[in-house]
Amino acid sequence: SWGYGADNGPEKWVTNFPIADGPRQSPIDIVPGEASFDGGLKPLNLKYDPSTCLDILNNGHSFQVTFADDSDSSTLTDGPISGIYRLKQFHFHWGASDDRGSEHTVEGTKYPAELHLVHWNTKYPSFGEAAGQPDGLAVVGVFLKTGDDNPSLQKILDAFDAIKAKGKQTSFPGFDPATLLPGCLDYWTYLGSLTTPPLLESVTWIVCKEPISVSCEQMAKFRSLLFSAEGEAECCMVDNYRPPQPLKGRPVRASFQ
Ligand SMILES: O=C(Nc1cc(S(=O)(=O)[N+](=O)[O-])cc([N+](=O)[O-])c1O)Nc1c(F)c(F)c(F)c(F)c1F
Ligand SMILES: [Zn+2]
Repeated sequence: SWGYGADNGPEKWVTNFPIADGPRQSPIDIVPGEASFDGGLKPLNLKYDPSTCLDILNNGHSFQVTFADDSDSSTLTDGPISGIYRLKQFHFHWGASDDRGSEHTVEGTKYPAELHLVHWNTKYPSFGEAAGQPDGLAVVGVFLKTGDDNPSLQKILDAFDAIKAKGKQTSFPGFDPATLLPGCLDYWTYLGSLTTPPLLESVTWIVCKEPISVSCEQMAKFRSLLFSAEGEAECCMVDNYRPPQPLKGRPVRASFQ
């Protein structure tokens, strides 16, 4: 199935997922000078309840931390969206070295990693339903920049020994994803898609301007995970990012001047 290798990577996805060449694909290269400030954009309102944090899973293309989404305990409201979106999971994309790894880029600048907090619109009955709707999902993207050690990230990395191989999962209670957010929540926003198959064009992207820090040693820990399952030839989980896609005339708005 799909992956990030030469034979099954982003250049090949269009074969099984023709929407890969669609009109609102993600990620994109963000050019701040071409983004238009929109004074009507509200500040992001992220309210997360750590008690909704359930487990951490190696899903074979990243690792994800999954949340109970049967109530409005962990939500995204305001910002560019209307209504209430519930947090479903967060995951990361990263590179084999610090010079690449993010999916969105800023005037061509690649960061070593990018965090995605995936939320779904509660006007639909479930995540799966929402994922098929043009206003179904809202993903908050946060860049990671090498620098100081990140204590909040370290809690996640300390769980990695239990999820090294594809399909491994372990309980991960009480984590507060708000501790992964930058101090300033200025953002760019545009209409796009999932960046992994099924590449559904259902995402309102909200990309924070300010990165969070990660140390080089912590980046090395990301690269200790495996794409492969136990018993298979070991394949390091690195470069699990899709490159920027054509903007095709879409507006990119900024919440800041
Ligand atoms: O749940 C999904 N989560 C997800 C999204 C992205 S993403 O990079 O595309 N993203 O949106 O941030 C990356 C990862 N990841 O772990 O790397 C993910 O696990 N994707 C997804 C799916 F798998 C389906 F089979 C499906 F039917 C559907 F509607 C979906 F939306
Ligand atoms: Zn993602």
